[in-house]
Amino acid sequence: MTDRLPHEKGFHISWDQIHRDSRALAWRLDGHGPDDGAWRAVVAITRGGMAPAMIVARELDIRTVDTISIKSYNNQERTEARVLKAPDATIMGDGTGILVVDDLVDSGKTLELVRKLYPRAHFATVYAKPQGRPQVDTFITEVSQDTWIFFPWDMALQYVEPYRGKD
Ligand SMILES: O=P(O)(O)OC[C@H]1O[C@H](OP(=O)(O)OP(=O)(O)O)[C@H](O)[C@@H]1O
Ligand code: HPA
Ligand SMILES: [Mg+2]
Repeated sequence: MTDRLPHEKGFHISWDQIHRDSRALAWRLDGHGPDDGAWRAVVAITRGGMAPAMIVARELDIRTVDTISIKSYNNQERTEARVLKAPDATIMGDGTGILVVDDLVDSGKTLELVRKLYPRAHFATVYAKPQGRPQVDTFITEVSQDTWIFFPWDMALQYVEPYRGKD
């Protein structure tokens, strides 16, 4: 399987790690909304943005949460990004005071598409690769472009052979 990976490096994130990093993202965003510093709503980019968005909404006590469904990848292969489901138009407006959350920005194509729809929203991701950085307003950890990030929802605990194996 690993010989099929298009990237040299893998960055494996545990549930604990994404919880900590998403909390750090929330704390960084706290009080930085427009006007009084408050955010009107959190919008998760599905599916990867849903867990971080839930944690951000919980930390910042934001009860209005919606989703925008975008599909950009088939496994590790990038395809044309398209909107499968839009969020509530009355919540969104032009995006002012809306916190759009995703797990990561890679090429930036997903955020570019959402930005076109809601130019005044604030775009936050937990992880960022250099190519996508211009599309994200706030993020926590940067990884190199040739790193593939593995999220806990895509992994399972597995037995591994001891370093000193049978032969
Ligand atoms: O910056 P980009 O190159 O556009 O890539 C980043 C996007 O790709 C992944 O989503 P994906 O489309 O794989 O869907 P998923 O969240 O449902 O897994 C990831 O969760 C981001 O949303
Ligand atoms: O590095 C990545 N990991 C998981 N999903 C992704 N979608 C785009 N890039 C990535
Ligand atoms: Mg996604």
